[in-house]
Order: sequence, then C-alpha cells, then structure tokens
Amino acid sequence: MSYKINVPLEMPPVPNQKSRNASGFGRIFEAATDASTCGCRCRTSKFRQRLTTTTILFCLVMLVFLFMVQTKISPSGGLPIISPMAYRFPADASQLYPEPTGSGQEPPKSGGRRLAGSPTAKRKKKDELTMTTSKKPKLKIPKITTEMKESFKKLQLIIDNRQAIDDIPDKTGLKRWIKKTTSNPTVMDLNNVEFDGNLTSFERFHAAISQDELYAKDSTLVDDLVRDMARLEIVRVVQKEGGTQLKLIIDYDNGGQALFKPMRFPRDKETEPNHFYFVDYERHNAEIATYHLDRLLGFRRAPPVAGRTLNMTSEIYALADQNLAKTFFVSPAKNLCFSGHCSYYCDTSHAICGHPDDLEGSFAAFLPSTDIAPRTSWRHPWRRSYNRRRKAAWEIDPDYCELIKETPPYNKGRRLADLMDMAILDFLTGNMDRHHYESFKLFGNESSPIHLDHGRGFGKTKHDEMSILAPVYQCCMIRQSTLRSLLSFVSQPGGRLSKRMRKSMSNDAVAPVLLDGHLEALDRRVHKILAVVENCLKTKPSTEVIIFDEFL
Ligand SMILES: Nc1ncnc2c1ncn2[C@@H]1O[C@H](COP(=O)(O)OP(=O)(O)OP(=O)(O)O)[C@@H](O)[C@H]1O
Ligand SMILES: [Mn+2]
Repeated sequence: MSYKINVPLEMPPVPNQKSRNASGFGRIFEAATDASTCGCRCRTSKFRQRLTTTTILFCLVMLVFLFMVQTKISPSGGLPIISPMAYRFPADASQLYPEPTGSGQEPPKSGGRRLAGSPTAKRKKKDELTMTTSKKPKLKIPKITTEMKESFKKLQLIIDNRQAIDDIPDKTGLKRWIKKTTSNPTVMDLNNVEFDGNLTSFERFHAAISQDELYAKDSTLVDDLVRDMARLEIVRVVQKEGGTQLKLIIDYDNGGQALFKPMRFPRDKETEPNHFYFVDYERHNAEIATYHLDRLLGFRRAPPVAGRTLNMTSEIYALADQNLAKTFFVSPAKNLCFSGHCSYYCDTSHAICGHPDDLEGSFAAFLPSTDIAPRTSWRHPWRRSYNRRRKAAWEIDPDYCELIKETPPYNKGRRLADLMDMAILDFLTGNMDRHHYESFKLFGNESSPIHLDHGRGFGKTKHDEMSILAPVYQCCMIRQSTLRSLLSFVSQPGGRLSKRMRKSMSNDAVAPVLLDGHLEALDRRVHKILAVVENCLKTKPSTEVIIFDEFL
C-alpha cells in the first residue's frame, strides 16, 4: 500500500545542498531533521514555524495510519467493495478474495501441466482485513408498523390454532401427516442398498436423501459435507455437458463429486437493467446463498453448496481432461483463462479468468447417480416465456391456477404446495429462471421437488420482482410451515432473515457471500410475501389459504 502525501514545502536555499532534490518522504524527513538541528543556522522565525507545522502534520498522518493498521479498519467497513476496475485489473483485487480459512491444507501441487506464460501458482498472503476480525456493519431494519405487528400476530394465531384441523374439509393432508410419521423412505431404502464400513460425507448425504427432504433438520452431516467440498483435494475436472453456462464436475480424492460454477463478476455487479432474465449471467454466490436460504426456510430441498477459491493452474488446468484443457489461454492481462464448450457463453469473450490464477466458485454436492436414483424433469407451470415479446399463459389468464389445480400432479398430494414454496424461495432471491424442476422418480408424486440451479438469483438489490410470486397470489395458498418460518423472521427477537443468513453464511470460505444490499432486500421481501398472504385472507377462508399438509 503506498500513500502519497503532498505536503507543500518551500525549501529555502541552503548552501552545499547535496541531496535536496529528494521528494515525498525524503523531503519531509530532511525538513524535519533540519527543523530539529538548525538552531542558529535558521534565518527567519517564519521558516522555523513552517517546518514545525510540517513535522507535526507528518506525525499526525503517521499516527492515524498506525491506528488504522492496528485496529484493522478497512475503508469499506469490513466488506470488500469491488469496483469494476478492480475486476478488470484483477491483480489489484486479489486481496479481496481470501483463501479458504482454516483449511489446514496446502493447495495440491501442480500435476505437471502448466501453460506457457501463465501466472505462477504463488499463493497470495491471507488478507488481513477479513470479515472475521472487523466489526460487522449494521443492516438497515425495515419499518414494522403497529398495524403490521397486529396482522403478524393474527397469522401466527391461525397457524398455532391446531383446532384448524377440524375445519379442514379435505383430510388428505392429515392422512399424509400420519403416513409421514411412520414412513419417509430414503433413496437407499427403496434401492435396498446398504453401505458398509466408513462412509464419506458424500455417501452419507446420498444415503439419507428422503422423500420429503435432501437432508434432515439439524443435520450435522451436511456441515461435514460442506467442509469437505471446500477442502478436499481435487483429483479430476471435466466439463458438465448441457445447460447454457459453463460448469465443471469436480472429483475429490475420496470419490465425492461436486458441480462447480465459477465466479463471473464481482459481488457488487447488479443485473444490467436492459438484460432479460434469460440472458443474465449466473452468480456463483447466488448458488451458495440460496442453499443457506432454502435451509433457513426449512425446505432442505437444495443440495448443500460451499464456496472455495481454486488455483486454476494446479486445481483445474493440471487436472482437466484434454477437451477442457484445450480451451485454456493466458489473457493480455496475464491472467489464466478458459472458455470451455457450451451453447451460449463459452467463447473467448465470455471466458472465465483467474486473479491472476485464483478462481472463486460454488461447489454443489452432487446428487446420487441416476442409476441409483433416476430423476424426472418437470416443466414448471409458471415458467416464463423466454421470449422478448411473448407472454406466458399464466401472465394472461387470471384463472390460471384453477387450471393447474386440476392438472396432475398438482390436483392432489403435496406438489402444488411445493410450487408455492419454490415461488417464495425464488421471490426472496429474485430468481426468474425456474423453467423446469426435478424430482426423484423413486418416490413418485409424493417426492418433494429438488431445488437446483439458483445462479440467476441475487442480481438486484433494489428491485423486488412481484411476478415471481404469481403462484402464491394466483392460487392464494401457502404451507403452514412456510408461513411459520416467515413469521419467525419478523417476530422473533434477532430473528431477521438478513441476520440469520449472514450468520449462516459467515463460515463459508468465500464469505461475505452476499453484500448488505442483498441481505436487506431479503427482509423487505419477507414483508411483501406476508402482505400477499394477508391480502388472500381478505377474500378466502384461512383453511383454504393455509395448507396444513404437514405438522412440524
Ligand atoms: N447438484 C447436482 N447434482 C447432480 N446434478 C445436478 C446438480 N445440479 C445440477 N445438476 C444437473 O445439471 C443440470 C444443469 O445444471 P444447472 O441447471 O444448474 O445449470 P445451468 O447451466 O444453469 O442450466 P440451464 O442453462 O439449463 O439453466 C441440471 O438440470 C441438473 O440435471
Ligand atoms: Mn441456469
């Protein structure tokens, strides 16, 4: 770090001036020395006064500087503010992307392959100005009026009132609950697969996937899995086929696999206002954040995702198959880059570049292989048109939900309520890219959907896209457990979603995962969902609006 201090100094002509042409600190130092030693040599008191002032000023600047270093004050208040310039000249931004903390492991040595002219695989010094040591900046709290408080209380009363069960005309939900208490089969139960010996975290994750959720509430295995994805040695890298954007399949040395989505731009880069949702890039941090959000909402339908910074030379290029390795190059800024092969964003102009060869990304735990657990892909009924001019049916037909309610698999069972949950998750993140969703074939229509592909969330901090909530306001439906989670974010002391998200993500290796604007948007959006529910309750009885299809 260099500090340029321009202190205007008028040096009087001194005889035998040998090195008086020094500048900056040199000049100030000489002036200070002169001031303390000149004694009777000084001609005027005015000059002596000026020198003394300069010396005091210099000392003050040094004191402030030392104080800042001591207390680790960063000019951004602890959060890295990455300017687009810093992104274009990544060498300047390298300290903003800290290594995974506390991994206790050296990065694996390069497997021998190195691209001529590529940056050396020197690990950068751990940034001292990390979130862990600096004070957390305060988040803006959304205003809650007395009227809002009253309505939250009313909603809470409705879901707490177990008498409501008696009012339910259709008791299938109740039957489902009874079934759930006795049976929530796992993928491995239905396959009659038994593991023996010590299971890896990846195997334990696969073994425990059940009809209702990918992992259990308060599961510690998921924390192990996230830690392993962020630390284990990588042994092989290939590109994942399909989809619009570049993704890599990462093989770990213990046999586990993860889906890697690389960082494309800095966290403060918002979606271009003129971009349609379908041309927006994916954000690796949105994948990480949505996993945490899905968990906090109590869904547990998104595979665990960890952040990690890779060394592109030793952890991607050296381990890549020929197909992928061919697409690597060194950019004019001397950063290592690759473009991969895919249908839209895989050319030199959309290449993924390191800083200079460090690359941050998201690592999503791979689901069990489709040989063991085949999946069905469903077209989302509220899918957008993916066309600049055409509107989707749900945007035109006000009774669209009535149609869907009669269409299998939404005409019975849990699935329609699942779509409401998905809409709530997507509205909170701002993800408009829910074209399809998948579920495990083994569980039939009783399967919970799997929440995948969240890279297009968290693009706008100031805009709340209400149309993402269309399933909720068109059907006027919400699961009681989801409503309960949302209410806990507004009524429990210290329970604000922004705070809980920040805490949940604080241990991630690439924390802070979300900038404050996105965290604040979450709180604002919770209120907007509750307002939609409240509005529904004005026209429909609570027994129709609030779905009691499970009892937590
Ligand atoms: N954790 C995972 N484990 C196994 N398969 C996965 C996982 N995540 C995603 N997939 C599979 O990879 C496909 C592509 O992933 P994803 O949708 O995240 O990428 P994408 O490039 O954004 O795709 P699209 O352009 O279709 O939106 C998914 O449809 C899914 O079948
Ligand atoms: Mn996608």
